[in-house]
Parts: sequence; structure tokens; C-alpha cells
Amino acid sequence: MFAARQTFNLFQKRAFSASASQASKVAVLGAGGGIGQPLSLLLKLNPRVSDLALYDIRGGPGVAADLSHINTNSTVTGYNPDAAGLNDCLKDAEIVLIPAGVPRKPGMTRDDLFNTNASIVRDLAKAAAKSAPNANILVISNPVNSTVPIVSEVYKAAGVYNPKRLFGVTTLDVVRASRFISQVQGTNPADEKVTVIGGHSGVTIVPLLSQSNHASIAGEARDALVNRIQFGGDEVVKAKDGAGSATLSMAMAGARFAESLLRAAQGEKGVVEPTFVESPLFKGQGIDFFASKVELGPNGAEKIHDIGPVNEYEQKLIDACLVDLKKNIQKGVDFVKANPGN
Ligand SMILES: NC(=O)C1=CN([C@@H]2O[C@H](COP(=O)(O)OP(=O)(O)OC[C@H]3O[C@@H](n4cnc5c(N)ncnc54)[C@H](O)[C@@H]3O)[C@@H](O)[C@H]2O)C=CC1
Ligand SMILES: O=C([O-])CC(=O)C(=O)O
Repeated sequence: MFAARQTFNLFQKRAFSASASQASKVAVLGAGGGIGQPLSLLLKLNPRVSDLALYDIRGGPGVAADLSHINTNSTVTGYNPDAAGLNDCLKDAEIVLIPAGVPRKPGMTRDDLFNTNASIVRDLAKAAAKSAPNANILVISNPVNSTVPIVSEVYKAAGVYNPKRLFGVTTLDVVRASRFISQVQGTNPADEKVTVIGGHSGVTIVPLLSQSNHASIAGEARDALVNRIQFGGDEVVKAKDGAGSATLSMAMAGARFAESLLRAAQGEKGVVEPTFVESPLFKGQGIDFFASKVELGPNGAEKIHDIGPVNEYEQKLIDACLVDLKKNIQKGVDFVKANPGN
């Protein structure tokens, strides 16, 4: 409890010392769900957020009423699908987080969610393209490797696509990597920075341990660690036994990414997060989106970092990643072309 309060106080102090006066509206689409609720809670605790707008097909106003009693300064408003609910929720948002959609059950891959979540994300992206065309869009809904290209196609069709403002949230992979490596090495996870590149599913998740504090980790220990990072999501799906996938750790990861964007937007330099963006790194191989370290700034993604040096083992992981990633991206692009929606 004491540690939690200390962390919150630190969070508050950092934000106030930077710029508490700047107004930043943040919208959450899917705010009533397993991720949406704790994510909205963390955003309500963030002093950089001045207006929190919560939309869901059910339950948005209820979550908003509950959070609005928390004694931080931000306003919280809930929206239903009726009337102009979604568009009002989005209007003037600086950041739009999208955790709307169904989660996995045991035995499913993230790609198995495509049939349901593709149209949900497409339709929310259409509304965002209309009502918040300049906002940063943070896509959480799976399969991220396909839902991010879906948003880009929708924005292109609407004539408002800005690749610097579109992010697939892969922060949970980075959070897991630092936690899992610290458990193996007996270190403090706060000191463990592991770059995770590629995409957000199975073998498309590529941790670069050779660039971490533990480059010498090898053999079975390395294989087990890499496998746990790649399939960490499955661990939670199995443990929840039909009741969904990671929600609380994802809420923390989503709130961290939003906070990084707000810090960068409010003038802090050197804010770098790995994230899935339109990227030049593998365009030559026909892969338009890729997660790598990205420096954030007032305009969104300011600088996409190179992958940096990798060893032979990691090169093989990247090769395997690219095969799946290419198909996942194409599936998202093809979906919007074949199903442009209303
Ligand atoms: N990027 C990542 O690292 C992670 C992504 N996820 C993904 O996040 C998504 C959400 O997961 P949970 O919150 O656990 O699911 P959930 O089922 O608990 O919540 C989803 C929410 O979305 C709402 N929703 C459905 N259609 C909607 C629409 N058209 N507009 C607005 N809201 C809508 C539902 O009413 C529900 O409240 C899943 O696709 C899951 O796979 C989950 C964990 C990590
Ligand atoms: O595993 C899932 O389906 C949810 C997810 O993306 C994760 O926990 O990384």
C-alpha cells in the first residue's frame, strides 16, 4: 500500500513539475471492459489528463460516474452509442485509446479475434477520422498486427492519415520482458530495459536480449525466456480459464504509453517507447508496419530508431517474425478494401 502510494505520488509530482496547466483530453473507446475500466482509472489519476471521455456500447456513463468521484481535477464524461455519443466523446481529443473488442479464450490465437474485432476497430476508426482527425490513435484491440493497418486504411480513405499519429500498443511486451528477465536474474525490473521489436503476437514478438543488461544469457535459459516473452499473453489467457486475457497489466501498459505521449507533447525530450508504427525499417520487404523504439514528440512519432546490432539467434527470430507479420498486415489492409463499411 505504502509502495503504491509512493508510486502515485511520484507520478503526480513528475506531472505537476512538467506542465499541469496544459489541457489534454483523452478518450477511451471500450471503456466499460476489462482493460477499459482500470485503464480509465489510471488516466483519472494522471494529472496531465484534464478531460477523460469514456465510450462503450454499454456502461460508459456508469464507469464515468464512478471515476468522477475520485478527487483529482480532471472531468470525466461517459458516452453511449445513442445520438452523437461517439462523436462527442472524440471531439477535441488529443489521445484516443481503443481497447474495444473481444478478448481471447484458451485455445485461440489473436488472429482468431480478427472476424469480430476488425469491423469494431474499422467503425471506431471511421468515427475518429471524422471527429478527431488530428488525435494520436493508440490501438490496443487485437490482433494489433492487423487492426493498426485497418485504422491506417480507414484514415487514408477519409483523407486524414498521418502515420506519425497511429500507434499499436506493444508496451505490454516490454513490461513483461523487463519483469520476466528480472525474475530469472534476481534483479529490480525497474532497472531492466529490454527492447522488443516486430509485432504483437507469438513469434512476431522479438525481444532483443543481446541489447539488454544480460547479453550473456544463452542456451536453454535464453530460449525459455524468449518463449515466455513471446507467449506471455497465453499464460494469462490460460490462468483466466475462459474469462478473458490480460486486463490489469494491459491497463498499466496502456496508461504508461499514454503518459509517455503526453510528456513528449508537453515538451519533454528523449521520450522513447517501443511501439508498432508505419515504419521504413522493412518496407523494402513489403512490410509497412513494425514495432521498434520510437522517439515521441509533440507531433507524435518523431523518430523511428534502427533495430541496432542483433546476434545470429535474434536474426532468425526476426526472419520468422517477418513472415507472419507480412500476412497479418495484408489481412488488415485487404479487409478494409473488401469491407469499407458504411
Ligand atoms: N495490445 C495488447 O497488448 C493487448 C490487447 N488486448 C486486447 O484488447 C481487447 C479488449 O480486451 P478486454 O478489455 O479484456 O475485453 P472486454 O470484453 O472485457 O472489453 C471489451 C469492451 O469493448 C466494448 N465494445 C465492444 N464493441 C464495441 C464498440 N463497437 N464500441 C465500443 N466499445 C465496444 C465491450 O462492450 C467491452 O466493454 C481485446 O481485443 C484483447 O485481445 C488485451 C490485452 C493486451
Ligand atoms: O494474449 C492476449 O490475447 C492479450 C494480449 O494481447 C496480451 O496479453 O499480450
